[in-house]
Amino acid sequence: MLLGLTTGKTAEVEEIAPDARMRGLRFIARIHRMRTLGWGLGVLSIASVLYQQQAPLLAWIALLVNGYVWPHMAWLAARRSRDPARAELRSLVLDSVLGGAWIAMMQFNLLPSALLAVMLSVDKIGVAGWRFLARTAIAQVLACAATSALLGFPVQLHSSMLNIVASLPFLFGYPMAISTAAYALGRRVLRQNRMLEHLNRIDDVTGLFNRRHWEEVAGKELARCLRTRRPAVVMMIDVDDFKQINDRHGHVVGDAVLRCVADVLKTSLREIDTPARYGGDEFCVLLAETRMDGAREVAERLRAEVEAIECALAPQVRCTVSIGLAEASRVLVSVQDWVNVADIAMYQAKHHGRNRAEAVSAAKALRNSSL
Ligand SMILES: Nc1nc2c(ncn2[C@@H]2O[C@H](COP(=O)(O)OP(=O)(O)OP(=O)(O)O)[C@@H](O)[C@H]2O)c(=O)[nH]1
Repeated sequence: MLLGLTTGKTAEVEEIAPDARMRGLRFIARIHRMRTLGWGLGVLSIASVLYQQQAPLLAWIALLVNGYVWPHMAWLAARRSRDPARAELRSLVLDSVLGGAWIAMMQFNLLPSALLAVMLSVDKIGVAGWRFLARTAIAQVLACAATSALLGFPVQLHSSMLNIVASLPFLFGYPMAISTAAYALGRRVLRQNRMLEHLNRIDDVTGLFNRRHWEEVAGKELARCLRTRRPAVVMMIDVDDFKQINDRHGHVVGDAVLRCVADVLKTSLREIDTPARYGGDEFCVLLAETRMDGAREVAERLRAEVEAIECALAPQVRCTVSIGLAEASRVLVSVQDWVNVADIAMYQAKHHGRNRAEAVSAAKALRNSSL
């Protein structure tokens, strides 16, 4: 009697997170808690029937072992197994076998039997879906039929007031526990989805936003600028001769240099500006509420700070950047246009000797090219 509800999204999250065995055990620990609770409460219900039947001592011992020892044995078996998930599935099948046997032992006493059957089914669906339920149902029915045959097929469907009262803790306690577990799991999935969404927007080398997220932000900003006539500037920043840094010092140092440039962007810009890694050795920055004069000052400051970088991993490496600037303008139709104009300015800076910033007006760039 247990619940280990899972969903497709959780499974996905579990897939990508590290240390699968630990996570598997944590999941099985939740199942263990529910099994302990389910059998613990279910014992009362079954005991009320055994009491009425004046069952032999052996049946009482079997019930106590099943109710209070078996859940811990199943947990131990999962923890000691090399494949805890497989061990847990075996325990779930055994749960069904035991449940089937108890239903026959209770001579199909309606309320306790129905409770046991429903709860065991809920567990299976929650843990591994309908197909698994179908497989375990066969084991449950076979165990039930075999036990009933051993006892001579006795049937006593009537549930007394004692059976009803003894079933109440199970009837209320177990669904409450299921709801609590489902709620906690739902919240966890929500948290993990938010985290995934955040990670999807981050470049893993530099920790800056990635191009996809930046283009979304820049698209909204361009629309806002065109609507309100507020100023904004896009800055494209390319590391000069970065290929040589890679070739001379290796990609690990190359990555470290990219991180150093990213750190300059993270620390030197205002909160309302959005820096990102555009791709390769190219960065982009959206300078909100900024005119070209202000953007030139920011670009010059960034250029000087990058030139002064002393990368801890490779203090001897020096790097510079070429920066292109483009102000938002009515002639720009899309973010791609805006980036293209800033790119033209950046290549102009490269052409004029690198380690400098240049600006190009969108109207002029569009006139001179086929953007
Ligand atoms: N270390 C590292 N290198 C990268 C990464 N992404 C792209 N590169 C390398 O960055 C280099 C970019 O070189 P280019 O932009 O073509 O040329 P450049 O040497 O920077 O020369 P200019 O741009 O003309 O100054 C290429 O060698 C890419 O392989 C990365 O994530 N890490």
